[in-house]
Amino acid sequence: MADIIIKNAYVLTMDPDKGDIESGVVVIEDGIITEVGSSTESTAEKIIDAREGVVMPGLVNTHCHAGMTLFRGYADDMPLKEWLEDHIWPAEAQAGDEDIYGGTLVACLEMIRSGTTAFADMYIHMDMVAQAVEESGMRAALSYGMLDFGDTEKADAELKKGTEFVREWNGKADGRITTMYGPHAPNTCSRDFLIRVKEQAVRDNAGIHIHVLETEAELDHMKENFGMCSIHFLKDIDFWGPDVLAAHCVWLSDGDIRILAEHKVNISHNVISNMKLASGIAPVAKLLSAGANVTLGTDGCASNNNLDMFEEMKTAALLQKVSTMDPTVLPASQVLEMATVNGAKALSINSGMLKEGYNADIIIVDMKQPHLSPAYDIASHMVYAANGKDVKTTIVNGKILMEDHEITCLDEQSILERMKRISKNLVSRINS
Ligand SMILES: N[C@@H](CCSC[C@H]1O[C@@H](n2cnc3c(=O)[nH]cnc32)[C@H](O)[C@@H]1O)C(=O)O
Ligand SMILES: [Zn+2]
Repeated sequence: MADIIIKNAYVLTMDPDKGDIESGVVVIEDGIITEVGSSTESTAEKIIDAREGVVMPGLVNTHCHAGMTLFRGYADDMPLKEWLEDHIWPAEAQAGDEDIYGGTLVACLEMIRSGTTAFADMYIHMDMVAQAVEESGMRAALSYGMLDFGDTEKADAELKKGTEFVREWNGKADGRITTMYGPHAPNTCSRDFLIRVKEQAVRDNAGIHIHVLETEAELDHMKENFGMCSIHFLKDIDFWGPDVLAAHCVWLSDGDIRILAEHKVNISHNVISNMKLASGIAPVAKLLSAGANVTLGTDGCASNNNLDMFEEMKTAALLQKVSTMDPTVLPASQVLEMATVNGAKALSINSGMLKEGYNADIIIVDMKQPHLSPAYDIASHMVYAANGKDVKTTIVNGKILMEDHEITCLDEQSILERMKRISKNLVSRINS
């Protein structure tokens, strides 16, 4: 007896061996997809009739600071350096466990509602982030964000905290939580610190999540201090590999692109954050044609300002077309891969496809709506017409977290009430 059968759906499998199934079924048992096809002999505890719906893999957000929902709209319309140093960092210094716990729960609600089933996070108070993820039912690759600014005492303290977190939480929440090392960026972490982090990550068989070349200022800083850009600098210390998830990668030369592709680095393209902070336009079309694993991320809510991965997909497709003056780059099918298959690969999770043996991380999109009619090409609609509000059901690890737009895993009202209270108190502490 299976747990759930989803039937009468248009099944967007993202599996090259199976393609799309006009009217199909997906069978789920013990958190795993056991059947994908046009019919099944199985029976199940629960049947979901997904008539007029698209069933597809949940979206994977490969770069986030989930707790930054606390700072949504807190500091807009300024460049990264001012934003981070004059507003965000002083504000974060006032944030406590309860603030980050509450902010992360709001982020989980927002992601579940908009079809994200897994995300990669790099933040602070990570025990609270992990606790919120455990309660939400979501899947996440979590890292404590570390920076030392060349201060060896801070380096030791940060690496200790990062290591404790990696070892404490990896595999928790029924395997939904994995952990990574999170050195903030090449211009905020010293060379020695980055070498130590890489050694520790190899020792723990853990991935590394890092910001790279988001701004031209970082490129200038690295050239002035090391006579080379971040990509060559990190290559020099044997940093690169398929265990690395590099967010942004905006200011790249063609040689940098080749290095990233050759070392099978996972890249998280954060198009809306890059546009909002006027950081630049990442050479995504070139990275993809060089064979790099390019994925999509939202960054935090203070530089987006939401976590809607459907918006991220559409914006990524459109910006590359206009910036290259080539409407054929980043076709819908490729952008969908970035947000599912590629994202799952970057986080080393067995999701991103509706395929037997894969995690049952699945969303159902309601197609019975004017802006999704008619439905000639489903992939096109998912990228160019749909948005996060069209997701009506979200399943992670075979558990229904939202059904027909009703959140079933968390008490949404109390989470939103808590956010009102903690954000008010936080801002008054910041301003006192
Ligand atoms: N342990 C560190 C905290 C690092 S967490 C990750 C950091 O990345 C910051 N962050 C958020 N968005 C961005 C971005 O777009 N670029 C660079 N840093 C960001 C975020 O505000 C947070 O301070 C410390 O002592 O400050
Ligand atoms: Zn970031």
